[in-house]
Amino acid sequence: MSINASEAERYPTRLKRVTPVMSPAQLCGELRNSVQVRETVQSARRALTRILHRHDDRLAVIVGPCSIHDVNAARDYAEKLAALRQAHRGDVDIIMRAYFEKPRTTDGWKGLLNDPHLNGSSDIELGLRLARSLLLDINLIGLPVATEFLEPCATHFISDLVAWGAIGARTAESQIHRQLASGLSCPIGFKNGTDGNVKIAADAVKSASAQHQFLTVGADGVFAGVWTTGNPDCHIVLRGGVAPNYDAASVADACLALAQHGLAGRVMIDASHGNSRKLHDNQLAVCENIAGQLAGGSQAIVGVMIESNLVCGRQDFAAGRPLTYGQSITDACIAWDDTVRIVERLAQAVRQRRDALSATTKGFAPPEPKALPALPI
Ligand SMILES: O=C[C@H](O)[C@H](O)COP(=O)(O)O
Ligand SMILES: C=C(OP(=O)(O)O)C(=O)O
Repeated sequence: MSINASEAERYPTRLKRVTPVMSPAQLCGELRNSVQVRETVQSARRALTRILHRHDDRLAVIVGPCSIHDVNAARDYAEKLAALRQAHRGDVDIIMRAYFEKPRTTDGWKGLLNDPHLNGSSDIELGLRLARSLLLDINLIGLPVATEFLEPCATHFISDLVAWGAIGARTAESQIHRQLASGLSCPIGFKNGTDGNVKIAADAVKSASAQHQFLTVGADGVFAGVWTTGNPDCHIVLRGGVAPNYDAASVADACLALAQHGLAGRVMIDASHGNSRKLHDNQLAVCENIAGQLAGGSQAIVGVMIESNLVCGRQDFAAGRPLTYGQSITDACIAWDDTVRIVERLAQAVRQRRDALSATTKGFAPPEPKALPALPI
């Protein structure tokens, strides 16, 4: 829909085009959640909550493509990952990264949700439909899903299908995203800033744990004032910055930043981004270091994030140029075989941590002995 002359007077800005989009309620009515899907999402949220509060000594592993641009390749990846999840479920809790929105440093492709044709045509309705149906399919095979919540308006279209959410390095300091996290039903990881500032993430965890009232758009597409309960299941994700921050000293610093807010020391470590210096193979060395910390008894590390795809590396895309199936078009990822090796190593490290801690008098211990709060449905 183009803006006509009289509308242009009402839009005294630089808008070029406005396209209506269905409401979240319409899309969720069209692509319905099912009993099996709800069970996958809710049991995964419960398990992650238990891991975060150390009532479960496993490690959360958020693994998958940097971004999804081809839903068929994502389904193939999910089939493999679902089997890996089953194989290691005693030691690690695997959740698939399914990222549909990409925050950019300056500009670039903003993800399947915003531009599913990869050509700037920005068919957002199609993007939302593809994202929601892929999430339904992945959950249906019993594999829970993680995503980044970037555009708050997009949240209602998919959040019922998400077991774990990220607020990225570029938005962790935003009040809007902290408010959003305070009302979401899944655990949320806040990344440290792109420069490595961890206080931003600790402040975000504190802020999102509190109740908020704010103006937003509801699931019916109508503006609303909402009151949230606060989210007790938020944590820091260490993703590196100008320097990596996956080592034991950085984990201790992050726990200190949390303690200054009276929050329990728990972190997830992102092996990619600033921690890999965007060189995908470096994720293996980062994970080896994390495995060493776990085997040594670190209880502060509750999760690991890995960027992985069917094919290693990344590719540029351009009109008319065929794409390699299963390879990232955003950040470089490790290949499937290396993914299997890393997961096996992390699972072994969790067993080593279990053995190391059971040999001590205290063992694996929740930092907060209080009962877990009931999860909202
Ligand atoms: O995870 C992906 C990227 O690191 C993120 O979207 C930023 O990418 P850019 O710096 O290439 O814009
Ligand atoms: C964009 C991402 O990470 P960060 O916010 O840490 O850059 C990501 O995980 O896809």
